[in-house]
Amino acid sequence: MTTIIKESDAGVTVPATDNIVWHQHSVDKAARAENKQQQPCVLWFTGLSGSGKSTVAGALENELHKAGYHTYLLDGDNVRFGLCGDLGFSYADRKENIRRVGEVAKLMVDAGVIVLTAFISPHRQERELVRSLLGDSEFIEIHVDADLATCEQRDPKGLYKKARAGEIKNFTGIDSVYEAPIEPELYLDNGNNPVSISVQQIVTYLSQQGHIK
Ligand SMILES: Nc1ncnc2c1ncn2[C@@H]1O[C@H](COP(=O)(O)OS(=O)(=O)O)[C@@H](OP(=O)(O)O)[C@H]1O
Ligand SMILES: Nc1ncnc2c1ncn2[C@@H]1O[C@H](COP(=O)(O)OP(=O)(O)O)[C@@H](O)[C@H]1O
Repeated sequence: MTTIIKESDAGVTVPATDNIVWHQHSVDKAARAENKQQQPCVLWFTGLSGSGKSTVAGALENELHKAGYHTYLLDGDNVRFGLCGDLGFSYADRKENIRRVGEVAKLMVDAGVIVLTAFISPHRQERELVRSLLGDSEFIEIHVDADLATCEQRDPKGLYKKARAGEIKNFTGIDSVYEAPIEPELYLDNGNNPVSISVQQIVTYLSQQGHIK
């Protein structure tokens, strides 16, 4: 368990988990999932900027939503306006970004939701940390793959151009590392395939694994 040091009321520094006992409520994850007729999980989209994480996650969410499933999409850009608005792109900040999102996703899974997350999440260690927060088969890592040249050509926000010009530092794929998943639950060749194929691949997996009917 993560030990976070905080100031106690008496001004003494203690681990945040001291003197706190988990309360088991009677309405639990299984009961909530049963109501929703779905098996909650986190669909963790990871890939370079411009690989298509938001596009594929958004199109998938549309499909699931239309079919009546309860979903929520946590998107990197959006989360950085609020929950993670204090964080930048250093290693420590990206790590904290993913940790917070992982904890939020875990709460949403507990609420019975099918969660989609679209974060570059460039480090294996942080993705594995999120996996470890969740139960068996609740964390579905999806590598949205498109090579750097394709992402750079797409460049919908003009960020690669700025990174190449040295106006943005620590840009993933340029002067900051991206560690591709080794054994993701799903691999999407989203540099060559249309979005519809990527979405279909995920829908097929979700129904094979019993997350949706
Ligand atoms: N230095 C640097 N490196 C990478 N990306 C950058 C950077 N600065 C800004 N952006 C924009 O921020 C989006 C990535 O945020 P994430 O929260 O997904 O990043 S991370 O997971 O914490 O690495 C990313 O969005 P996507 O293009 O949707 O991936 C960029 O638009
Ligand atoms: N399979 C695809 N084929 C062609 N273009 C795509 C595909 N997937 C995404 N795109 C386009 O690539 C660009 C980047 O997609 P986006 O979803 O914003 O990527 P990310 O969230 O990974 O940064 C967008 O302009 C989007 O329309």
